[in-house]
Amino acid sequence: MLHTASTPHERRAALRSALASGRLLRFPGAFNPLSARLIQDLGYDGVYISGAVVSADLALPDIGLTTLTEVAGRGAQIARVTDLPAIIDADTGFGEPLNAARTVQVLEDAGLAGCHLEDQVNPKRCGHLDGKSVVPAIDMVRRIRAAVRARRDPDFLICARTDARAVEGVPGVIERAQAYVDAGADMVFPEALRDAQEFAAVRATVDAPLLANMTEFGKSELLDAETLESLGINVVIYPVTSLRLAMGAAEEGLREIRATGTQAGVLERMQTRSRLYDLLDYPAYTAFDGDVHDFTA
Ligand SMILES: C[C@](O)(C(=O)O)[C@H](CC(=O)O)C(=O)O
Ligand SMILES: [Mg+2]
Repeated sequence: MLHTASTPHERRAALRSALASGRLLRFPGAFNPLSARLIQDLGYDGVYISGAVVSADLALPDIGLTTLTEVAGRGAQIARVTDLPAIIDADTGFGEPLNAARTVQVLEDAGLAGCHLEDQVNPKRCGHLDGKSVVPAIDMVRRIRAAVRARRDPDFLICARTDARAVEGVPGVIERAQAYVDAGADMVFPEALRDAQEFAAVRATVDAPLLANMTEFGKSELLDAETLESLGINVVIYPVTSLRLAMGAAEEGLREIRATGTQAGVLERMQTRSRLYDLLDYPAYTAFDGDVHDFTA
């Protein structure tokens, strides 16, 4: 009720040991705190907080318009309602290496388990858009070093994302990934690889946990969990999936209500009041004070 049972440090330590297990950890994107509760209830390993979703939620494109304050604010709202570790998208770190250092501390304070920083130029853009540019590898190495030095909890996970696939091909991804691991990154996120062969090539040469981004309608083939695990991938994110599902269902239902003048035909597809109350943990509030909150269906 009201808060998590675990501390941020405990969630970070749990993520570290889960990563060491070698099994594939599944992190769907949570588009708000309530959806994070759903992800936890369904037995996933963690929640991902997507920059694309934070932007889309504000009806903005994912082109580096959101601020650290907005991103960290959403991260804090989500991290305080789930006992799953939450990994957040910190884009380019919001500026120079010193900004990346501050970003890491703000995200630690927000209760997150880790973040990823990417090697795109500022302003960044969605990794599945065309026309991306990356900074020289040495600039990203400085970004990572600053981030690693800034963290106060050694278990806060710093993941280096490289967007080099579109610019320098797989060899560029591999070279950069190795440099970022040497700079202290705990995990590597090779963005927008095309297929399983490309993931295998990166896996064979990079000595760190790997994150795969299975975002829909993008440049990567959608590989299933079994395939990703057999490739030796450690974390898979489904960053925008729950938002796409929710928005798809909302649009369909709202169209039908607009056309028919009633919700009668869409009730079956809705989350019920009791399922919502269950996720919100109404029973715990009722137990705390039955006079204030009670509900019988
Ligand atoms: C992972 C990502 O950075 C995100 O913000 O969720 C996006 C996802 C997407 O746009 O589908 C990305 O750049 O891949
Ligand atoms: Mg992003």
